[in-house]
Amino acid sequence: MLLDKEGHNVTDANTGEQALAIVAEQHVDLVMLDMRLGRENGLDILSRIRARGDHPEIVIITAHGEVDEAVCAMKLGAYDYLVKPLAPDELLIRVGKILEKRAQSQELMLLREEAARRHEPYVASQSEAMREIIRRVQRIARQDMPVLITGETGAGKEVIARLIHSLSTRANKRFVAVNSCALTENLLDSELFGHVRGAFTGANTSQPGLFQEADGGTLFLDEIGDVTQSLQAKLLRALQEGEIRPVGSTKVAKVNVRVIAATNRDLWTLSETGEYRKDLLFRLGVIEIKIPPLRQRRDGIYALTDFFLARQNAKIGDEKPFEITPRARRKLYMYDWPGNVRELTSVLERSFALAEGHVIDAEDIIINQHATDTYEEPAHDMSLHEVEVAHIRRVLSLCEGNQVKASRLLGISRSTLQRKLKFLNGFDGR
Ligand SMILES: Nc1ncnc2c1ncn2[C@@H]1O[C@H](COP(=O)(O)OP(=O)(O)OP(=O)(O)O)[C@@H](O)[C@H]1O
Repeated sequence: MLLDKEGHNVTDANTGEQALAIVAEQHVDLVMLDMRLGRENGLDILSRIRARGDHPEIVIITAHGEVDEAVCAMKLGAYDYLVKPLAPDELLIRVGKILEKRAQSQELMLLREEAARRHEPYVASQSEAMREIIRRVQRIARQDMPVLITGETGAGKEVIARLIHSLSTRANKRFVAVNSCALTENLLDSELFGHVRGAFTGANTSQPGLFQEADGGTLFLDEIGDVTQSLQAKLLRALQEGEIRPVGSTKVAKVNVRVIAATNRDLWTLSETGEYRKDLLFRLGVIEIKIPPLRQRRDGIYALTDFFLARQNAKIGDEKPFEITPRARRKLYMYDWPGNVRELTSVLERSFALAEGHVIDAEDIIINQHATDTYEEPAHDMSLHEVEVAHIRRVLSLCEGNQVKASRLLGISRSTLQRKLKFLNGFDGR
């Protein structure tokens, strides 16, 4: 009644199911969620509301002495909590603040729609660190200068580079991405700057490079820390003079390209030891954006989980949507994610693929923590049979011994897996 009197449009729900139906049908900015809803658990309702792509903010209403539960709810993505009995003034002030903040985030929503319109990835930004990065991106996107994005592998450097491009004045021109360490020096040289006919064996025709392809637009150079000194010199020239020289050519060509470079190495330290050209670094790093690893912005783990969950649910259409239990979320939250967002996506994708129902619980979250360090290089060339044995063992241990999951991952039926296991146990006595 109080909120109604203040001019808010209030709808009430007596059960969690009712609340979910309202959130599904109407535009809701804020849910005030009581932790005790008859037999239903407020935390479950919270997770289910948060699983929606465009979910409302959630404030938990909790009884005195249940603050622990409220804190848990905050970890699951609730915005705030209020302890009963509610003081009218406090309620109004807090609700006012939340709605104000939500209005500000409309700006971010616009950004997201903008990205969708251009078929760019939406950047899930609910961690404070990511929000700050997006605010910076908004400020610098239209300044036509190079940008250096640093951060660990999988942290989202390319996502940010694409966002900068889509908000820049070059948005309707091309965004060309190149991974510098995937190519040898010579190939990278001709890939970037092009080559003329006869420049090297096999160069039967002249070929423009990626700088020319990106003319008018943005060139994203990933792993820029790994390029050789001679390429560094060429890059410097391209940045400084807007000029490139195709391999084998005596002439230079003008290009108008904004370079966004990314690295997971500390180029400033490398430049101290002379491994990296300082002048190039000064050019590239006028605007530097540092993306912290996921473990240093843990609040983002929930936001990204919700984002990928909503994306998965959108993909499956009318089927029963996936849910992720609070236990599973805690497991995701506790892990350190050395492979950052990329690792989180693949762990979630694996869980969606292997879960037996539509509810993902902690056991369905298989984190491949030891995969790399338990892999042993075989001492000899293995026979096909030995490869199969080793692979089945690996997948089984990845699935913590669960044969149903392992058989799905292996793409065979459970009975085939069991038959193979029988044979395999006989084969080496284990
Ligand atoms: N904020 C985010 N919102 C949505 N998806 C993200 C976000 N950050 C990263 N991703 C996803 O995580 C994966 C890795 O991101 P990206 O390729 O941008 O990382 P990177 O830092 O460029 O990695 P590398 O250094 O290995 O090239 C991609 O699938 C990307 O879509």
